[in-house]
Amino acid sequence: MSSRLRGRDILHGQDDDAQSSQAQPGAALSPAQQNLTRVFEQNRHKQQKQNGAKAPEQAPEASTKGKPRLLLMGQRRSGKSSISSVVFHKLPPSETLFLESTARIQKDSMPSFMDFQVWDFPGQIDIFENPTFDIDAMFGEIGALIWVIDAQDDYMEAVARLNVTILNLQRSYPNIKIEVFIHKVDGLSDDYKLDIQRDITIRIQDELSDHGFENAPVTFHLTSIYNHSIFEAFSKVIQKLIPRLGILEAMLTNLCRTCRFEKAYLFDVLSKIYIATDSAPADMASYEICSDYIDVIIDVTEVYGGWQRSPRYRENLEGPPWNQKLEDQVATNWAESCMVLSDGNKPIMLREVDKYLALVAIMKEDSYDKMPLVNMNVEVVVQGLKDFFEITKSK
Ligand SMILES: Nc1nc2c(ncn2[C@@H]2O[C@H](COP(=O)(O)OP(=O)(O)OP(=O)(O)O)[C@@H](O)[C@H]2O)c(=O)[nH]1
Repeated sequence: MSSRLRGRDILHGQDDDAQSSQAQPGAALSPAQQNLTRVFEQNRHKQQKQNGAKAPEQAPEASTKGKPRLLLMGQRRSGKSSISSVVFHKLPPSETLFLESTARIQKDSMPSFMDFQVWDFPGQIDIFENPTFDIDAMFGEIGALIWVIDAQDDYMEAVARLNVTILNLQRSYPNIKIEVFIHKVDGLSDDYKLDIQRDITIRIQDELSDHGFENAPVTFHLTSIYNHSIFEAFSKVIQKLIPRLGILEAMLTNLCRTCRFEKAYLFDVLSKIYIATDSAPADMASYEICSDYIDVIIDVTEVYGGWQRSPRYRENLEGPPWNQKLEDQVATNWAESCMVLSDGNKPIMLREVDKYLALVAIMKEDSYDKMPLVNMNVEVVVQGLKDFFEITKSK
């Protein structure tokens, strides 16, 4: 996957890496940072203790250790490879028609804010029947199992296989999140979609409670690669893997209150999955516009992002009537990463956090007049977000 923001990465991202490798835990941390570190550590120890009995003896490979894993499973032709290609490789949905059937497990490492992996399983494989699979190595790391069901096909067999899988997992790995994507719902009426969802949910929950598992962590999503629902569903899945998500949400909620934003999202730029949002109810329309806006910025960046201004052109820009250095003429020092466009009367603002993340907010009409104040608040939150990921990273 090519990083479309790479031009900007080079401009703004290098320092982050250098800083992170030098950061000393506890050294020169603010009280808030120390507190977050302490709470995070406590939580991690607690989780380790809880998982202690179930944890596999065998240590996972060093290269994959600590990387959450998303396993895509389901029947043949249910749409697993299409989902992975559209969300993580930017394949246009219509081109998934030409994807070949997956013959072996496809493992993709996603360079992202949390470096997760996506494993795409061939539809015909039954991992519990096949003794060559090391189940411990597969499910030992934290992550989620995404089970894809084709809603346009007969789903009885898919549901039966899912039930067997959940029951097997519940016994050994009760903490693995199971996310059921009721997929290809494009073209189905709203009533029919809900009927299918209800039917599948009941079939799975009945089976689980028959076996004594009342509160298994199973969640259902209606998805399609032909609209934003697949990104929305992945956002929800990824959010469950983020430690201390509540802190991120609180930061964004506070930002919305102080800057009078209507909605703020923290996006993983490459996949356009949102990592967190403020506490106001999320609606598809606001997510769609923010996510489309990222595309606009990426396209503009591709054209102008890494563009070096010639000394003469720079002199013109900094000369009369402005008589100011270019950096001082813009709202922030990262002029190319912070732009404001007007949608109707609501400006949208994007601010790059680091090379993977961007903060996108829908502003209210009057908040545009207070741009310097808004920028100042955004700057503080961006710094807070960087600290958050610095502290919670690779622990
Ligand atoms: N209508 C519709 N078709 C979809 C959607 N997602 C995938 N498809 C189609 O479903 C077909 C099968 O998709 P694949 O991604 O190859 O399915 P798979 O689950 O990876 O199949 P195996 O590799 O055989 O296990 C393709 O023709 C896709 O275009 C969707 O959301 N809506």
